[in-house]
Amino acid sequence: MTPHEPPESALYRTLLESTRAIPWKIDWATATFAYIGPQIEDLLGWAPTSWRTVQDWADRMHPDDRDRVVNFCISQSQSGVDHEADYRALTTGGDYVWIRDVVHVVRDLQGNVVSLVGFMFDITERKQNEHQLLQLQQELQELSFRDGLTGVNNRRKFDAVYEREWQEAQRTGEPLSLLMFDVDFFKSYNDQYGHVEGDECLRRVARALQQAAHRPRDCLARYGGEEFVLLLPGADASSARAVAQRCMQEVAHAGIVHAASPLGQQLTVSVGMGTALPGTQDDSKRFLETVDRCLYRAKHAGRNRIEATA
Ligand SMILES: Nc1nc2c(ncn2[C@@H]2O[C@H](COP(=O)(O)OP(=O)(O)OP(=O)(O)O)[C@@H](O)[C@H]2O)c(=O)[nH]1
Repeated sequence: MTPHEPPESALYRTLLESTRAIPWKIDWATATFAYIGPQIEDLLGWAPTSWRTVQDWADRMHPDDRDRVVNFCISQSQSGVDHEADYRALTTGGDYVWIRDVVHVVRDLQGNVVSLVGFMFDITERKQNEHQLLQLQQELQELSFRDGLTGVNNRRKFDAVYEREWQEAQRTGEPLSLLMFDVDFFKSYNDQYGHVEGDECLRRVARALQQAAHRPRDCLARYGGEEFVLLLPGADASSARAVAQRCMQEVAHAGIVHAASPLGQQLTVSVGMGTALPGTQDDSKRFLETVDRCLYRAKHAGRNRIEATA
């Protein structure tokens, strides 16, 4: 108790200064701190006496938060509206602590703002949890678009990217090429080496195809069991053919032995290929079917080859 402090005032002070929330008061006319709880020193390291003006408060805020928070708090206070703001406050050690400031605007009988009183809460832990949750959500979303076996995009992701790129090609008038791959004689590969080796084989094929796709917008996906697709936005027929040839070379370089293949000792793939210049009336599904028919032709013409749309 300070010398002339009445007992209940001392009680309030004890209550205020023993909470984890940090109380403060700002005199509106002078924009100076009339009071800040001593707990602030434990949290941020700055002594209560060093909190003199509103500028001290703003200066000890993360630069990325400062304008947003200061402008918001000033405009809310001017309008006499109670408010809350989250921001990172600087510690004397140079770190930042997430604070939630809960502000009550005190007005006189005429409605003029007299002072601001509030509490600062340390919400660092909550923010860290939020951040972790957000990261987890992103990882989950990322996983939901990946094929579990090979790690490349899955069919769901491909469908979404394909529709988006189709519309983009319609808008820009750029070509859109599509390659479809099917592993040759894969059933006999499984029969010969077993499903575990078969799975490993699909992973190696996926890696090989991925190596042949160089541009950032190229999208490789596992389309079905032993089928892959590679979408090549912006690629015309001749660049698509070059990529298709590179894919076959990469698969050959992977050197996957397939002793039972009637085509030799190595695993091969068949490729269907198409290039579209999608007009507004054109149908994306029809183009997929056309390329799928090319793949079918490649299979029936003997496999280990590329067949393209006319
Ligand atoms: N190991 C493994 N095998 C798979 C997977 N998905 C599909 N398959 C197998 O892939 C084989 C595909 O066989 P088919 O469609 O008859 O074709 P193929 O033997 O490759 O013959 P062609 O395509 O005509 O050259 C089937 O035996 C499927 O069981 C998978 O995830 N792992």
